[in-house]
Amino acid sequence: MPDPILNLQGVTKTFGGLTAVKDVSFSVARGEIFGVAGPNGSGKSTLFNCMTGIPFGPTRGEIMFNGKRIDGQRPHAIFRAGLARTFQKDAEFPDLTAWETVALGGHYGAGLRGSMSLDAAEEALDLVQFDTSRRDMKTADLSVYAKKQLMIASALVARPDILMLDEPASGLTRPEITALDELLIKVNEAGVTILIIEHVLGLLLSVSQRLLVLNNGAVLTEGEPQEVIRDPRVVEAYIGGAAA
Ligand SMILES: Nc1ncnc2c1ncn2[C@@H]1O[C@H](COP(=O)(O)OP(=O)(O)OP(=O)(O)O)[C@@H](O)[C@H]1O
Repeated sequence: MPDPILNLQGVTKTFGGLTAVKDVSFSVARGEIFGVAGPNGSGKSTLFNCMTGIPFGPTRGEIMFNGKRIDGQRPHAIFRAGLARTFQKDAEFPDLTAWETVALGGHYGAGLRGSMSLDAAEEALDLVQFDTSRRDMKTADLSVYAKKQLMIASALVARPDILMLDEPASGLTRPEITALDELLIKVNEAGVTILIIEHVLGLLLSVSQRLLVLNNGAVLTEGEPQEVIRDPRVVEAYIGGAAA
């Protein structure tokens, strides 16, 4: 792949005697939506952790982002370089308004000061189509879907080149998943490369242009999503995982 935005070579993460991510290598093209699948415990979140440095980098391997090596860099440096992520659990500040939550991310996370942080917050909330009449509501009073929008906006406030989403559809209803699908396409069309971990296969297959499947920490296969998902080894990994 010429000029990938992200390139991983031999990324490995061990916890004592457990190898959670094993010698993982892949590239992500600028502007694509790249899906990451795999059964529970296959290493997906650990892989995201290694890339963002939150809370740790890889034990071994090399991660190149925008042509620069980022493994071993501090999480805030990686974030400010343009690689932002969301987490499985919504990190909300219940007493802050939606607007304040995103502006705070701009101030502390992205290092934006004064009106720059406010402008970036507005831009991020607009990009996730966050209802303008709810921007002054306290985070605790927002719907599950609005909290998801807020989580994505808080990552987008740094105007990242790559947005990494860890199971964004969890807890959403079917119509909300459809709305999220449309939202991700809009964010991508605005020029943001997306990496997405998702157990809701309908969403993952709908948005991803390529799909990587992990099993027991290693890459099982990678390619065109509809082909990958029919691969007997992928079916077996999921059935084996479900049976375990
Ligand atoms: N901080 C940690 N310390 C020890 N083991 C860990 C740590 N984080 C993850 N693991 C282990 O690494 C393996 C991979 O976990 P990980 O959470 O990355 O899987 P996953 O594919 O994201 O799973 P899920 O789909 O359930 O979120 C698991 O065996 C897990 O218990």
